[in-house]
Amino acid sequence: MLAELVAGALEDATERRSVRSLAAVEAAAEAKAPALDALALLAPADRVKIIAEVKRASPSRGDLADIADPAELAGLYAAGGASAISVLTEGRRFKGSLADLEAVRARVEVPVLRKDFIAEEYQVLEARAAGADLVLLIVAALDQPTLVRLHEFVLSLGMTPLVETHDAVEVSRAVDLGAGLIGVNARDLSTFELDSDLFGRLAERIPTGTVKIAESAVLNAADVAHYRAAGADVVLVGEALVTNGDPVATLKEFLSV
Ligand SMILES: O=C(O)c1ccccc1NCC(=O)[C@H](O)[C@H](O)COP(=O)(O)O
Repeated sequence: MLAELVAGALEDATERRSVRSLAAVEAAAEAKAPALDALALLAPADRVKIIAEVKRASPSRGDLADIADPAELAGLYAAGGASAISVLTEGRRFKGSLADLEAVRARVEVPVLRKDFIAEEYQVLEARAAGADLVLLIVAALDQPTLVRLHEFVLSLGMTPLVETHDAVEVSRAVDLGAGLIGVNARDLSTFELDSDLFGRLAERIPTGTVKIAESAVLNAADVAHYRAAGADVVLVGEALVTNGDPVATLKEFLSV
């Protein structure tokens, strides 16, 4: 499944590149206001922080929410206290787009993450041109030389890479990069199985000073508390926020743990 998602994302990027050249997207990225310092804004604090995700659908859950106005939803997330907004821009299975990200960027003042299956520089440039401050790099989707190259490239554009892992070997690959933000996704991206204890088992392998992010499998405040007790600085939440009906109240509850 992960290989299929990456291949699809690359095919779609190639299609977009035939309309908007690498040079054009480079120029658009250069013309953007500098990226926000997401590393500083997500730094460990005496309370948990939340990255709130704009998520219409997913391979594991199908359609989740009919989000007609992603910017409005992101505005509610920011009002509810989210420290950053994640926008799923993959179109085939998540029903997202770069236009969603651009709309969100125009509405909120907190950092915005491009959450997609990034495997080449063009996609990183697109993220910056759309106003993203953070870009997701999934360790399982990239060999180490490509991961190192893309990590450097994201940094060279002034953005922050969020390096996502799912096992001990991937965490050590992320640590070798010197990643400032390391995520542990409870969801196996190939089987969709969820393991909310995985973060706790891997957190001690992430060096002190690195921002530790627990991703997926948060349905209620107890799940946030579980991740916080296991050492999460930040929790990334999608489904619960788009299905609970009142994202502001849900975020306030999640942030009160
Ligand atoms: O969500 C999926 O089904 C999925 C499947 C394959 C690759 C990625 C997938 N999701 C991306 C994410 O990592 C989540 O959207 C994110 O961590 C939020 O998860 P949740 O709070 O469980 O919706």
